Amino acid sequence: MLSDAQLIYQGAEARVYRTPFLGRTAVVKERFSKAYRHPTLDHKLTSRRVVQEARLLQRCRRAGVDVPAVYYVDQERSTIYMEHIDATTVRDYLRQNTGLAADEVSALADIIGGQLAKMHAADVVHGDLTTSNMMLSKQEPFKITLIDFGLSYTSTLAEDKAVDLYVLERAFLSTHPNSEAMFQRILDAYGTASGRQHAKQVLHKLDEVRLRGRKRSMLG
Ligand SMILES: Nc1ncnc2c1ncn2[C@@H]1O[C@H](COP(=O)(O)OP(=O)(O)OP(=O)(O)O)[C@@H](O)[C@H]1O
Repeated sequence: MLSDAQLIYQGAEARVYRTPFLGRTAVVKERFSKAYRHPTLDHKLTSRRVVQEARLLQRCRRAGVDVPAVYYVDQERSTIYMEHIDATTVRDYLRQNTGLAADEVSALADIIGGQLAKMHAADVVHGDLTTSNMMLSKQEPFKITLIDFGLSYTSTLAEDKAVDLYVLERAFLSTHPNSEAMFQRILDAYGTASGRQHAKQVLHKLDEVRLRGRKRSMLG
């Protein structure tokens, strides 16, 4: 790793550094090997995933979704260099500001719903939607940047997009108590921002996915 890189995150599958890069601050996300896999196979799978993540970031960006710009992909080292987003996570922001004014909550929900609608309209399914994977820049107006496309894929299916929203719903309600109204506002914004038949189908599917989830938890 570059000598003046600063480790900001160490996960089970990736390390994230902050580093100067061509006169800017960049984030370097490096995927590392899994010890149990054959080294050659592992390198192939890891570098394929890195390329996939970078492609999906670019696809989102082209569709007008706020995501970090990709600067450089080093396939050999399974590393992506991307724009550093200088912001707090939506998770921390909501946890630290429990008494937010209703209009601020609505504004945030509208932006989140709008971003998710754009992402799904581009047929990108995030795969790990949580409030930790949304960065909030508290400049006026608010800006939400979606990060961590490591589990993302493309799909045209309303079902896949509905599951994406369901994952967020579960994460949202368990991380942020009494956030039902905010989550509903996110869905409303998603529906209006998409403004397409497809968004209606996704929201309809979401009801089915919820029902399945409830049945599953009843059965234990
Ligand atoms: N572009 C960025 N700008 C600022 N911070 C970032 C950026 N990308 C990642 N981070 C920080 O690094 C952390 C981990 O990044 P990320 O979520 O992409 O990794 P991960 O969860 O290990 O990924 P994966 O789920 O793909 O294995 C984030 O929670 C965030 O704090």
